[in-house]
Amino acid sequence: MWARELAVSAPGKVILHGEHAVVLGKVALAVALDLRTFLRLRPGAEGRLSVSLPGVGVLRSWDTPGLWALRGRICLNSPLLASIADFDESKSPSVEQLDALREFAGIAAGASAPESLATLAFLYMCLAISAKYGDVPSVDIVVWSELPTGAGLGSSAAYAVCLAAALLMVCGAISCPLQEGESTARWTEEELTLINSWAFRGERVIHGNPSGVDNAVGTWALWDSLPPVASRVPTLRILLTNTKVPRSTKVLVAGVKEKILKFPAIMNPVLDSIDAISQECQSVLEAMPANPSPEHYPVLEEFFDINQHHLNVLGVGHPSLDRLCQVTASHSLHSKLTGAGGGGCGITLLPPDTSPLAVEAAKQDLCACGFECWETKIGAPGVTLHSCSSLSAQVLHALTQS
Ligand SMILES: Nc1ncnc2c1ncn2[C@@H]1O[C@H](COP(=O)(O)OP(=O)(O)OP(=O)(O)O)[C@@H](O)[C@H]1O
Ligand SMILES: C[C@@](O)(CCO)CC(=O)[O-]
Ligand SMILES: [Mg+2]
Repeated sequence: MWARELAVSAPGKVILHGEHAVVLGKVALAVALDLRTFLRLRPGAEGRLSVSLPGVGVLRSWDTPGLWALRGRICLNSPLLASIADFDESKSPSVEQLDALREFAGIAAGASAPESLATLAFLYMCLAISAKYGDVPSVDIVVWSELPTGAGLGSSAAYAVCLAAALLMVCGAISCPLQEGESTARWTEEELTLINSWAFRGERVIHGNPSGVDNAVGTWALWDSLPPVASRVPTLRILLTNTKVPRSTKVLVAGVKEKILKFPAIMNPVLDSIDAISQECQSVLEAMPANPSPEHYPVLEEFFDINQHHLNVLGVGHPSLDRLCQVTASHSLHSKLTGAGGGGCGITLLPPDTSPLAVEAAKQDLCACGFECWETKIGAPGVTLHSCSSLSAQVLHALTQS
């Protein structure tokens, strides 16, 4: 039985360099964004598990005996499916497991709509975590996000990190670190490692073949291979633009893989060059003083331009992103896509000597294209547990209306 009402949040991310290449083991520069996904957890009706995902239009509720019976059937009927009980965090969700869950939830085979993937990831994590750590108690879960869904800012990972933390906590696999009277708390390093590994499995349901960079940023706030950079990155000013062109990370990652298999001699050098950009960019950021002056920026701007061309070569560009780059170039600003590309978001570097008028004019031109843009603060805490009373009125309202 779960008796408390609490909230969990996790940040989205911005990738400066290394998207797609990181799936193939190259370096990525990624940092947390001050836009978050929030999950509210509260005791539910006895014997029921409910989930509301207003961002993707999901409102579902299941009898827990039915869910545990499904878990038993999956485990007993097929040796292929036995691994859901004999659980190991490093294993992928199997095709058979996902098919059984789809059938149970009434999701058509091959359905890749946001609501189908979000429901599938929820059911998968719920059953797999409960198989390993004990039944998920009767709770109502609501997940709402400040992040645009499917726009390159790590919304899938923030969702998976919140689910992993909440489900592991209600099953007793990790502690509930928030003492009465406290507003926020974080888990221990060991618990964060467990949250991250389960979030990665959730990402696999949504993405197919994720690198793990997005869920690591959602958990720890930095991509842990690059701790020195994160302390410097907050000094960069970035304009974030959402082209609002929908796309799927899963499809784009699969497309890049296909291209590399088709033209390895042509594509592998491109990936090596992206890797070199990430590493050179890291060196430049490390060499910058705490308050960088304008002369440090031209090289960062060139890296944006070169990488944007490379990402086009990988096949993850889009006319809307070309437009974004052209519009900002007309204001002498440099941009690249961020995340999986194919639409979604782009980032524009704002050197310290950029006049507020130029930023305002660029924003107006971008909005005139139908895009949405805002200046971002890069750098935010990783997965966090909150008392509901400490949430802002806007977040609380969004979580209680659902
Ligand atoms: N707030 C949310 N509630 C429920 N599901 C969500 C939410 N946000 C994202 N998702 C799930 O994540 C999917 C989008 O993931 P996808 O990886 O394609 O985009 P992204 O994570 O926003 O971008 P990127 O991976 O490039 O950073 C949606 O289809 C949905 O299944
Ligand atoms: C495109 C990609 O590199 C970043 C998506 O945010 C995919 C991944 O790392 O899993
Ligand atoms: Mg994603």
